[in-house]
Amino acid sequence: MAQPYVLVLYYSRHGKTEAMARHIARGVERISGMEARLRTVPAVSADCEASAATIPDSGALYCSSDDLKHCAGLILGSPVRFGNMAAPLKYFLDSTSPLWLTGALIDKPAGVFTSSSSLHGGQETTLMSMALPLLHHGMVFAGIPYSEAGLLQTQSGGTPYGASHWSGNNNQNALSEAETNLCQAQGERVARLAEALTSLNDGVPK
Ligand SMILES: Cc1cc2nc3c(=O)[nH]c(=O)nc-3n(C[C@H](O)[C@H](O)[C@H](O)COP(=O)(O)O)c2cc1C
Repeated sequence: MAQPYVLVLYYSRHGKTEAMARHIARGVERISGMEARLRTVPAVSADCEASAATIPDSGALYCSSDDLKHCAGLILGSPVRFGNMAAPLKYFLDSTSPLWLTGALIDKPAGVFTSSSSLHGGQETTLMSMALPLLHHGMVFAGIPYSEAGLLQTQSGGTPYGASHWSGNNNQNALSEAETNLCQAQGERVARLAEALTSLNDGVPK
């Protein structure tokens, strides 16, 4: 049987959300037997003639429908864009109707994470905007519980809705210790839930 994996799917233009994704993947792989699969999505263009290469120049591969279909859990990340998720991620999610029609993601755990340049510039609304389609897919939404000390200690990002990072005006801020710990804790939590729900869902047709 193929090794179960948590899909860490993100869009990142300046590398901040990507840096978070790598810490989340580390957290996932703290759970023995669970793999983290990092995937991204291509940029979208208003130019209808434009097309991106099928394989990105560097970094994570583009996510396929099968990557999503067969995941044991999903953690979705986007920079804040006017208080909402970035268009490339929304564009990808809008292509997932076939998975919705077959209920492929029902009862799988899911979490969300984000990065923004201003501290009160829409992290929580962005996190919730990403939660909505996951709930429509029937996923089991998991945030970060307050048993994680970083939630009370953080002077920057970190929310009970999902991990977040305050990148600063010019994306000059490095991930703080609390932000990093919360990313890893979120990855570990979703992986633990994925393991538990996989055995619960075994044999349930999708
Ligand atoms: C079109 C656009 C809209 C943005 N809107 C917001 C916003 O509403 N609030 C905010 O704090 N930052 C906003 N930002 C800044 C990004 O969220 C921030 O730079 C983020 O850390 C970038 O993440 P990345 O490095 O993964 O691309 C916006 C950036 C762009 C390009």
